[in-house]
Amino acid sequence: MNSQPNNHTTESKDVGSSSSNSSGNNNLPQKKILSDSKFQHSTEPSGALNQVRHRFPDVFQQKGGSYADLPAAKISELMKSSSLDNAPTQSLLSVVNGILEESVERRNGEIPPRVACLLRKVVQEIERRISTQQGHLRTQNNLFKTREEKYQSRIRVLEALASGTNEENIIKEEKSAHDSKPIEKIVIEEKKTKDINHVEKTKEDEKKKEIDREVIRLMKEVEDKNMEKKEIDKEVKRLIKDVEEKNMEKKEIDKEVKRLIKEVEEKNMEISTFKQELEKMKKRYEVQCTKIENIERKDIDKEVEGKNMEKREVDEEIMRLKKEVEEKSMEKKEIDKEVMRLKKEVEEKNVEISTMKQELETMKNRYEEQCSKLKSEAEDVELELKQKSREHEAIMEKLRNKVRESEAIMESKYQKWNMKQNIIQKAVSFQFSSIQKLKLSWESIKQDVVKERMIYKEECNRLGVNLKPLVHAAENYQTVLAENRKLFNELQELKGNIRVYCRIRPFIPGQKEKQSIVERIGESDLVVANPSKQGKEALKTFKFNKIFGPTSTQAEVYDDIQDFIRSVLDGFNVCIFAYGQTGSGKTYTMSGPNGATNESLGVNYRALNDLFNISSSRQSSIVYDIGVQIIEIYNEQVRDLLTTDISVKNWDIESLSTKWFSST
Ligand SMILES: Nc1ncnc2c1ncn2[C@@H]1O[C@H](COP(=O)(O)OP(=O)(O)OP(=O)(O)O)[C@@H](O)[C@H]1O
Repeated sequence: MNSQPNNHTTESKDVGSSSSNSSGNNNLPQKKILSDSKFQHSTEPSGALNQVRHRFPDVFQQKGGSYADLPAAKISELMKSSSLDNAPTQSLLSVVNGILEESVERRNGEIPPRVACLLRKVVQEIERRISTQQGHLRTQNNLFKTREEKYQSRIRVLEALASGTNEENIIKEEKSAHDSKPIEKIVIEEKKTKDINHVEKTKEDEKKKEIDREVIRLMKEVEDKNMEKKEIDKEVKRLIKDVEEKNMEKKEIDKEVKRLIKEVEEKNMEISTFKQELEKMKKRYEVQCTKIENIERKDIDKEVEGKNMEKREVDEEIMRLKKEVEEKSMEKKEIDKEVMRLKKEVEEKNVEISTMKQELETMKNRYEEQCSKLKSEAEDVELELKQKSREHEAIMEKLRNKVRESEAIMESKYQKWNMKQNIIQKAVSFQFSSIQKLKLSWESIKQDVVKERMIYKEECNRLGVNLKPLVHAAENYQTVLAENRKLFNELQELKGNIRVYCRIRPFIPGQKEKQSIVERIGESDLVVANPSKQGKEALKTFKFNKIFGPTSTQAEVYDDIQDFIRSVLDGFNVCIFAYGQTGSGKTYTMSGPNGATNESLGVNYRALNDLFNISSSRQSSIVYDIGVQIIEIYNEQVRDLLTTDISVKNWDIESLSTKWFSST
């Protein structure tokens, strides 16, 4: 029993390998078709295959539906040939079904070894097909993945195309940004842009068509995939139906086994009742025997004969009954034996059924797992395909929108260009007319200019005539000026080369008001009272060129000095200095107070202003060099406040007078 299935396993492997070889060396699509045909109960089998497929039902019918009666040679021939490999799965399942039914119903669970080998072979073939199907599903899954990658690469290409259209649009927009160009250039550029736009439009149309074609192809592929998926679903449903049928059969077998057990129990009950009846008859017979012994002898003699007759009859009856009992006991033993055998068989069958149940259960589980896996994979693939198609549609929609947008932009640009062209044409015509006008006005201006030039010439001639006395006068101007200067300075000398002015400052705000010693302020004399002396000596009169009272302004003081500044520029030496005790107002008069305004500026600033003003007014005739020197005289020490040379910083009074007067 053990060696046979092993041999058959080897054979089945050979058959499996030969089938895979016959299905075309690693040619995937051919393999797929062959394996599919096995599971799909092919409706159009080809010649040899068709013959092989019909062998199973033929064998079954020839032997009146009994696999057990098949000759060993035929079974081994079946197993050796490639008929198992080429038979449809439904036939293989029906063979398994038939063998199981036969063993349960007709042979009481007994399966002949040959049929068992056939059964194992068929089951192995079914298992092999399931594993092949699993492999195919994996290959299909890989195919789906490769296709998905292909789709993704196509999507990327489409996206690149879409982004390309965007960039082109951007470039077009950039191009359209150059508006301020000469008119001719603009017209040429416009033509060029139109041509480029036309070419780009045709390119875009081609791209659009290509994308449409691509989308249609992708849709077709998706439809094909859906069809394939539907076929797989059908196959899965069919397999589920098969499994359900097998389950039903198994349930029926269980029912049959239960019925057989019930029958055996009924037989046992019958045997026990028969035993009880036999016991009762034995007891009755013993009672009769005792009765016969107790009857009187008289009656015995009389009745002996009758009784003997009866006894003989009874003996005969007993013998018969004994015989019957023996027969019954023999029968019982046989029944017992039969019951034992049946029990044993039932147990064996139960074990077999339980193993088969387990096998079926595992097969069912595996099958269900595969089914669920296939379902989930198919659902995933469907979802992915749906997702892809949605994405494709979205991308297409986007592309369409972009194309529409770019068309709208192009249209608006075209309209703008047209408007600009019109405006430019109008501007050009307007400029032409204005140029014409300008030409005319230029002609008239030209004539005017010629006229003006003539007039100007005449004027120039007239001016030349008029200028002659003026030139003569200008020639005498310098002599007149020199005479004037001389007269002015002579006047100054007459006024006095050395002039002494007196200025009386007012009381400083916040200073305690005291009695002034100035008794009287005149034009040029001043009376000062000396309270410590009496009489004539109490009042003393001082004379000056002019006296400025406490209410006098800076401008009034400078007004008397201003003429000396003009003398400086005429080449005379002038010295202005202030003299007085501390706090008498020297700095105020010469420079002005801190933060001085135009009104409160002192003599120095005003003199410098005049120097520069007069020199600039005379610059056409005289060039002046103006220098500044600031010195400090303190304790008969003279210090140059502007020089950085330490060696010449300190002078004595003598060197000061030499330097001062030599430089001036
Ligand atoms: N004419 C004036 N009107 C109003 N204020 C004056 C006038 N003269 C002098 N002062 C004020 O008197 C004060 C003393 O004047 P200033 O400093 O000019 O005296 P000074 O003779 O230069 O003194 P020092 O010899 O100490 O330098 C100052 O506050 C100055 O503003």
